[in-house]
Amino acid sequence: MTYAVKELFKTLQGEGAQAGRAAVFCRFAGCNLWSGREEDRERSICQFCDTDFIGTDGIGGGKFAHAAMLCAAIEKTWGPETRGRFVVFTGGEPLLQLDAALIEAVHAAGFQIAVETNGTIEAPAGLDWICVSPKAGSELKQRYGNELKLVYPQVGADPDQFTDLAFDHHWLQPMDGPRRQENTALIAAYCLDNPPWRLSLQTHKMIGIP
Ligand SMILES: C[S@@+](CC[C@H](N)C(=O)[O-])C[C@H]1O[C@@H](n2cnc3c(N)ncnc32)[C@H](O)[C@@H]1O
Ligand SMILES: Nc1nc2[nH]cc(C(=O)O)c2c(=O)[nH]1
Ligand code: SF4
Ligand SMILES: [Mg+2]
Repeated sequence: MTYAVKELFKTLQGEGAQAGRAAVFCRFAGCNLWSGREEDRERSICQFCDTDFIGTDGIGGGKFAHAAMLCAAIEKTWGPETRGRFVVFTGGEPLLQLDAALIEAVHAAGFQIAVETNGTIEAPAGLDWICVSPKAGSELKQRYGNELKLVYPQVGADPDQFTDLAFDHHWLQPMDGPRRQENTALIAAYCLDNPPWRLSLQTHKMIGIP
């Protein structure tokens, strides 16, 4: 299996319950809910994406012909430190590419494995942390995990629809864009009245790291 990776970099996880933790981010190219092209955004299922996931031309990106090769690049990006090894597979949609061979290889290298997924594809076995971020207009197939992180507001994806799903954490994350500040205030009000839900801020954007 050849993996197409947009970018590979080390930073702090900015969002959700693992926020503040050092991680290698492996951003796979491609998504099933948007082509990634601006001219397609308005007619795509997911219209608010904040990420460039087209191609393999980002920092540390490329095509990796085997799991062992991508794993070696992840290890190199992390560095020699053996404590707290953590890799976040994201994208684009990581579950289009993440497979058992890659999971086995990075586990053998001592990493805990997290995914950031839109939930339209069932997660493979063996992941250590599953973050699902449902998108209005798509079918949610991955209905359990460690955290559910709903970008808010979305017409057609009310928090109510997800409150009872089997996740340890339920987050509302302000939709970034021209209305980010209003969206944040809406979430603050919502969480005050709906205690299962908590506010997730994109802290990496606040401090200017990737
Ligand atoms: C770029 S996505 C990639 C992973 C996967 N495709 C997904 O949607 O979960 C990573 C995270 O960023 C969130 N996100 C994307 N665009 C956003 C925006 N404009 N504002 C806030 N969060 C956003 C997604 O919901 C997801 O939780
Ligand atoms: N620092 C940082 N944290 C993140 N958490 C989820 C991200 C993503 O794009 O999947 C992300 C990201 O792009 N950067
Ligand atoms: S599903 Fe995720 S990667 Fe795909 S367009 Fe939406 S936010 Fe971006
Ligand atoms: Mg991001």
